[in-house]
Amino acid sequence: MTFAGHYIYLASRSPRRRELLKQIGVRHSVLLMRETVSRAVDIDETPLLDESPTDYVYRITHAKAEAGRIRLIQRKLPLFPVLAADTIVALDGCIFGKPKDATHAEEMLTALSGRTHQVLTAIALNLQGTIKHRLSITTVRFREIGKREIQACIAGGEAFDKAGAYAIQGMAAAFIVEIFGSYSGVMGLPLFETAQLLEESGIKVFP
Ligand SMILES: Cc1cn([C@H]2C[C@H](O)[C@@H](COP(=O)(O)OP(=O)(O)OP(=O)(O)O)O2)c(=O)[nH]c1=O
Repeated sequence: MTFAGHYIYLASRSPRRRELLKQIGVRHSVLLMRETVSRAVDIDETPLLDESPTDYVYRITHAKAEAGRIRLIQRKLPLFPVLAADTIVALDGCIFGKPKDATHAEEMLTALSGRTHQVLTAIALNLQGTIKHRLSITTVRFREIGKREIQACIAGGEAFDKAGAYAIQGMAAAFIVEIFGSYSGVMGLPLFETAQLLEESGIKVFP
């Protein structure tokens, strides 16, 4: 394991997370999680009854990091550290994940219109079975969004595969009056917290 300390796996199929991790120069390989080999690593992303957004995002991220290491063992891959993340939008204590379809996306964007919400991204690093976490919470204020604007976002495709049915890096940027927190966290991988967690764990950032 000559690369130990300098190399990690990113347990994610999100292209944004890959790009963001590349941005801070972390040497990594992508560990694909969803074309499941074993049901043992399937993750049920349904919130538990009365689960808070914070508890939820920690739980899912932890499960992804755990599943990542199981996947390495199953595939007999080198046991480098595994980084995972999960992003949700929280409005009035409700959890908004990815929309199921266009109607669901429309409901989410209508609820977010003219309101302030939080975007929570948790990250987890699995180091030889020990999992460390960080949480990034960003406050985002939207202006009122018209029906036609919502339709345009949905028709453009950017609402799908995104928590809260919007992309800060897309058209929805035009709805954002202000954000307080982490832009990269809203996109799916908070780089300040990620760099801190990796460096603290002896993994090089900016090699
Ligand atoms: C709010 C917001 C979310 N997102 C994305 C980040 C996440 O990829 C996605 C939320 O889904 P997640 O379940 O966090 O992640 P994922 O399924 O895309 O990827 P993974 O394989 O790592 O589990 O929403 C944006 O890209 N821009 C935004 O503005």
